[in-house]
Amino acid sequence: MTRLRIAGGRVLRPDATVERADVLVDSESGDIVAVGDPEDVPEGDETLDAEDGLVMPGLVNAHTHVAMTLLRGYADDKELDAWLREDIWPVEGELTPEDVRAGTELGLLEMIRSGTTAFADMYFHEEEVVDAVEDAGLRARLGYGVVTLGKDEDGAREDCEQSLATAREFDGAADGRVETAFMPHSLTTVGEEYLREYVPEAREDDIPLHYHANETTDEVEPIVEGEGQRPLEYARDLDMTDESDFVAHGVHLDAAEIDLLAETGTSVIHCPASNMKLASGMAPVQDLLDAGVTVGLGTDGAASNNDLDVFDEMRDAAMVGKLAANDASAVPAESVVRMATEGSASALGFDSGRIEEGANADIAVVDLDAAHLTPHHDLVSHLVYAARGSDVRHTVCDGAVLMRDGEVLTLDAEAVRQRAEERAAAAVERAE
Ligand SMILES: N[C@@H](CCSC[C@H]1O[C@@H](n2cnc3c(=O)[nH]cnc32)[C@H](O)[C@@H]1O)C(=O)O
Ligand SMILES: [Zn+2]
Repeated sequence: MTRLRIAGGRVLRPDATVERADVLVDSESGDIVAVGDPEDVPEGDETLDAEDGLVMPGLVNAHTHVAMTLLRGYADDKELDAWLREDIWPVEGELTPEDVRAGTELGLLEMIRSGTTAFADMYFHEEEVVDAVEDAGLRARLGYGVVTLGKDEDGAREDCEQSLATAREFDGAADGRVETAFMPHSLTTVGEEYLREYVPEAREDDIPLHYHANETTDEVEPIVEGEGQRPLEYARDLDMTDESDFVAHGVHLDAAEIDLLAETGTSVIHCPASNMKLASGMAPVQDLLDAGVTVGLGTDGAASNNDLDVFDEMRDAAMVGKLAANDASAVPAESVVRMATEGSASALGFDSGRIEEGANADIAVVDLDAAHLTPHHDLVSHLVYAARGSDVRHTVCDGAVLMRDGEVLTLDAEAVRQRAEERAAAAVERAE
């Protein structure tokens, strides 16, 4: 058994307290086996230096489209519908499997560098994402995004079948680090007849669902008018609000929908930067938390953010949460850290997001030895309001070191960046 000892640091515990402790990780099982006073923690075969650092759960980016890193900065300053139709979808139509691989690797590099150890991805050519995740060492829940809008019946069915096939084929890949979901893009871009037909198939195989919901008013209105129901009531009637399901955004929700989410155990992934950038609106995050809804945090794709840094996302969540509630005490730092760790992990069904014996050894060590993190009154406050992804010193996932002292070990950073640059330019040229 190979044991990794994360030594000399302060540790963020599940109750949001910080204590001086060492952490022992079993690199084979991928679990945390001990957390405690350095004298009580057994020796490791290998040591990771956490002195002047905060050992925290790896961040979990619970909603993204990883390969959209290729479209970072390609089209900005537009609202969702026009942005997707006029700019994003035409280029995405040109993306080859090799492009998706290159964009995914760029995204994984960025995630590892900024202390993210797990994520959920909705995209296409998902087999490339599976391979990239396997090699880079992260944990992920992956799925093929279905859009039936604008397709004929054969095309629409093919898309649904593809999503189910992807979910079935790759569940448990990468030594169990990859799990999957059936991913209809949204309640307006996938036709009701297809949801009625294919959701039961996913249920039969215990495949969870992930989709965009209640993101913009433009998306809510047609459902209210067409169905005479709020979008999540419509989703519930379609059996799309199971405890294992998680929806992205949840910006425009009424009180009954918030109750419905709490009662069914459906999780919401809050994406504050994307919601602000696309002017989608302000999600009622404090209301969701008060109702007992599981809330996770996501960056959404890099083209609407424009990075995959979950530290940025935490700050945005706290800021916009207060604005939305018109209350400076709403969405406090501790709630935000929980959202980005345990909340996201539990939405994705991973036993991660806690530095605790028995949990997955998915860990980030943040360097506290920095001007912008001085003094150390409250380290939970620092994680949300002052720290950045570039402060991360080490990243560990499933007991394996993915980044040591700022050097990513599982990807060739230079080659990844160069490939992404070339492939992004060529894809845009083809589309134009
Ligand atoms: N199979 C589909 C692809 C769906 S993947 C998921 C899609 O979500 C899109 N997307 C990215 N961000 C958002 C968002 O904020 N709301 C809705 N869709 C988004 C993204 O561009 C991607 O096309 C097809 O062939 O068109
Ligand atoms: Zn999205």
